[in-house]
Amino acid sequence: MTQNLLALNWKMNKTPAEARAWAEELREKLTANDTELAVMAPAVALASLAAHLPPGVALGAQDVSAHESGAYTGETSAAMLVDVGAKYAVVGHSERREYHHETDADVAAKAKQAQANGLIPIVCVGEGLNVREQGEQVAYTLGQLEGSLVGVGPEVVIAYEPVWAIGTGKTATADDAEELAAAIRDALIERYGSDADGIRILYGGSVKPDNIATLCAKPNVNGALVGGASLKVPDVIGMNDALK
Ligand SMILES: O=C(CO)COP(=O)(O)O
Repeated sequence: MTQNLLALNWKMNKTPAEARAWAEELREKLTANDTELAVMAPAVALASLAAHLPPGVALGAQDVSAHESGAYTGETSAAMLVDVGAKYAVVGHSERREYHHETDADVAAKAKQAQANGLIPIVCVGEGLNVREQGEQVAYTLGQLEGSLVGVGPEVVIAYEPVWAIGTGKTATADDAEELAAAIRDALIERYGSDADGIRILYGGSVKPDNIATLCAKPNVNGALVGGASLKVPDVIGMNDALK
């Protein structure tokens, strides 16, 4: 069976000092289980987390440059993230697509660069409210997926995050999440053949301790990408325990 991944996306929250306090509280309270836990932290907090996270908890970044190195002011390279201990990098989050105008081609370039340096990209896709209201969510999301995986190998995680469910308290039903996760799985099988079986597909959008188990019980949902509920350790423990 595929191991669930509980990926915590802090977004632009927590200073390095706050990250350290969170990691120390997690270390006190976490009981490890079969779920893989990973923290997607602001780049400046990664070193502090690497030193203080409980053993076995993975680190990730929220973005990565599409370039190897050089004159790209403000960007962080995949090699830098690996050096500080990151295993994952989120790419193509809807907030990057919206506020930084990232295209599917940009997302694919970042995912390729991550893989070239041994980082596992978590590629985010998902439709907005208009698309959902028109019933076009499958075609739209698969189109985004295809464009975001050009040249990208199977060492990847996919996060289905319907934009209308992010930070709104509106969670997709487990059946909605499974509809898209199953469609994504079929597209991955077409692209990667049997290598697609082990690719984890996460659901994201208002995931909390009281809804995570139902969402992740679906056959093609292999974990969650969590924003708001990732900031407080008791919520993280609640979600991790719910996946036991
Ligand atoms: O965007 C998300 C995770 O990447 C979801 O955020 P929320 O869990 O706050 O809805």
